[in-house]
Amino acid sequence: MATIFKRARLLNEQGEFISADIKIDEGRITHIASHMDEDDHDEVIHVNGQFVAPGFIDVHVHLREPGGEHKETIATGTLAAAKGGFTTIAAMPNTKPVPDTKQQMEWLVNRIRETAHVRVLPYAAITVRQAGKQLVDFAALKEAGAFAFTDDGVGVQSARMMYEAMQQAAALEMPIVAHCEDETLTYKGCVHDGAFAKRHGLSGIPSVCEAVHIARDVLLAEATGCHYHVCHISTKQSVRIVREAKRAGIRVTAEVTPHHLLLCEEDIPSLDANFKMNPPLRTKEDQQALIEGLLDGTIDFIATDHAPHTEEEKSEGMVLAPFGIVGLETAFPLLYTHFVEKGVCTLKQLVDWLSKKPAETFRLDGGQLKVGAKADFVVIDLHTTQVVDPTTFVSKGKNTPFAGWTCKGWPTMTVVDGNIVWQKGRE
Ligand SMILES: NC(=O)N[C@@H](CC(=O)O)C(=O)O
Ligand SMILES: [Zn+2]
Ligand SMILES: [Zn+2]
Repeated sequence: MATIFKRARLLNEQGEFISADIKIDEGRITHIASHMDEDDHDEVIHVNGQFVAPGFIDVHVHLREPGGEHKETIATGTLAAAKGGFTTIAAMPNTKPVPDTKQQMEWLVNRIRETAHVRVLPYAAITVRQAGKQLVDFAALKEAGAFAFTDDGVGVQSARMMYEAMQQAAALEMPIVAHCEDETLTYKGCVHDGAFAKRHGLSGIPSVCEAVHIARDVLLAEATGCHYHVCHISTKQSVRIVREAKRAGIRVTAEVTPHHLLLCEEDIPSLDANFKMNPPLRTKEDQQALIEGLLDGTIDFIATDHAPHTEEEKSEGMVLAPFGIVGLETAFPLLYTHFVEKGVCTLKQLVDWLSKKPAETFRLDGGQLKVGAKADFVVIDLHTTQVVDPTTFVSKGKNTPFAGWTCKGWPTMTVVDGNIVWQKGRE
């Protein structure tokens, strides 16, 4: 049986709104036209002029399962993804245990199949237990279903380890995705080494802690031909290095988070650990450089780095609380309201950074709303205003610095493979 989504508003290639009906059958989009007559046996869903975008793709999500189920599970994290309009997410490997063997990856793939509400691409670790000492079996993990390799949560400290990881990944045509943090330069900091740290007598993480890893790694990527992807880029020096590396023809890509685009250290109101994440919120100048880098294509797309922690853990204060904030349920409304509505970027750019661009970067089948594509999309109400309220999150993590922000652009329905996986009012 086919389903017709009636009276959708879509963006065309030029970024203009068009009205269309969307027909889907057996999980694929089979027809898009300005008006479609329905057969008696078609199911009809009225979208009533709401915006319909390709399902969002987030390649940086912490689902915490196995081992951290008190913070999040594959079920709760993927429901949060669906509620945020994400139809594909990639799961970070800093779990207990780490997916660093074929057996562990097979367990994870199976657990995803049984419990996930959206598509989940599992990352494998680069090093055994993410301990940085011994490389994983890259071929076996690819074979078992790994999407790419990363030690996110920690940086790969040894240049030799990273060099050999890139050689192996390149031979398998797999990307290396990097959390860039030189542990000799963290100074046990909990925030950026800047004005906020100074004012509160806290030790700070300097910008070079990130940038020196990126500088090292683009040279290793050049030497090995590996596709090297930078996680959660946060400093202006990092943006400059990526820009120059791209100019030199090196296969480097980068992502930036909504929080690094929308906030800087000046916005931290108090010693509230909901403003503590790794990398930390940097300076206004860094924030501006990230926006410019995204606009000029140096930074390829947006990823949330959804990192749920419990309220108990987050109430331990700025020094002791774990790093990380949630992001799946607020990414689009925040960026729509504060970037699109304020003219920083267009709706087409924002949608591309959340769908087409990550798909292109990682050669995924998806990220576009067109005939023949998988029926993965999100229906969004661009007009109704709602305040960010963590108590309404379906994620177990309520740790957001955006509580109380007023936004438009809330998803109302998310479709994966032609199936409604989340719908407003039917939670
Ligand atoms: N970003 C964070 O602050 N925390 C992440 C780890 C990470 O992404 O490096 C986490 O797992 O909690
Ligand atoms: Zn990280
Ligand atoms: Zn992360």
